[in-house]
Amino acid sequence: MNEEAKKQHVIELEDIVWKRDGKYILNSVSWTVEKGQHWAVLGLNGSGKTSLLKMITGYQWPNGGAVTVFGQRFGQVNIQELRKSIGWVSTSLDDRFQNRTRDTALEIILSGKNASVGIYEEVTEADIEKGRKLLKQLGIDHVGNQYFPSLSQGERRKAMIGRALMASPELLILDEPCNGLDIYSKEELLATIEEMCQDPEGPTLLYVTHHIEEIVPSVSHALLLNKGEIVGSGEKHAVLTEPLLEQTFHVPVALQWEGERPWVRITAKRTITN
Ligand SMILES: Nc1ncnc2c1ncn2[C@@H]1O[C@H](COP(=O)(O)OP(=O)(O)OP(=O)(O)O)[C@@H](O)[C@H]1O
Repeated sequence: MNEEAKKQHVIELEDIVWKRDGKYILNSVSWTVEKGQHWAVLGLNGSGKTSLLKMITGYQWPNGGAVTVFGQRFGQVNIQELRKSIGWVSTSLDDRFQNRTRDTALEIILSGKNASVGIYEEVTEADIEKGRKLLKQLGIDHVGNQYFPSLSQGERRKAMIGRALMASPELLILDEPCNGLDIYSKEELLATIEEMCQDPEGPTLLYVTHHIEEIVPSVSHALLLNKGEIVGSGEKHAVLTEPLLEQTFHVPVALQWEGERPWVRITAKRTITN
């Protein structure tokens, strides 16, 4: 593959191995994410999803293999700089912001400007305009002036996504964003995510979830992990199949597509061992 083609890759993992205490946490993981694709990452608890995300963001180094993000190979790149182009939204981060009792939703979003957890320094008129646009885009402009801890879980989650988008990331990782949301708030958030994915200027999305029905139509690809190994990787219709989902989740499932969204139900109380 020539260098120009490689640059089109948002992520390229080549034969990643990560071992801890004699146990493979990631084993022979090769994965390519290209510009224009949006991915769902699925796997049971402990299957290696977070470990994989840590490799991509440089918080963890593999024992073997190569990590290349935005065409830049780790080991030859300033990771701190590169991280500014990656937004990572997870519920554990929400909690870290719970004590920001004097920051409004808008201020929390603005604090994402420099893609750091620290407090923002300079905020320009253009930043405020962008922050307000994000509030609107995320459907939370009515709570823009409300203090962050007083927001509902759904509003908080959207504000945190807004915060990540404030830095205009090239890659956005949403780690179980619908956790703890009721059915209405969940669908509302998914609609916002779908809209974001349709924006050609928007970031490449990695959507980590345990719930297959959260995979919105614009998510084009899926990665299935089982015990640190890839069970399936590629276009979602080829990967989200009953046999591969059974290998991933160790339960027999029936899969149905409805309006480009996959739904699964468990078909029997039988555990599939793998
Ligand atoms: N630093 C570490 N040292 C030892 N073991 C680790 C370390 N980090 C992760 N693990 C182990 O690696 C496995 C994969 O963990 P990981 O957090 O990547 O899973 P996950 O798919 O994100 O799970 P969940 O869905 O529960 O968040 C687990 O068994 C975990 O205990």
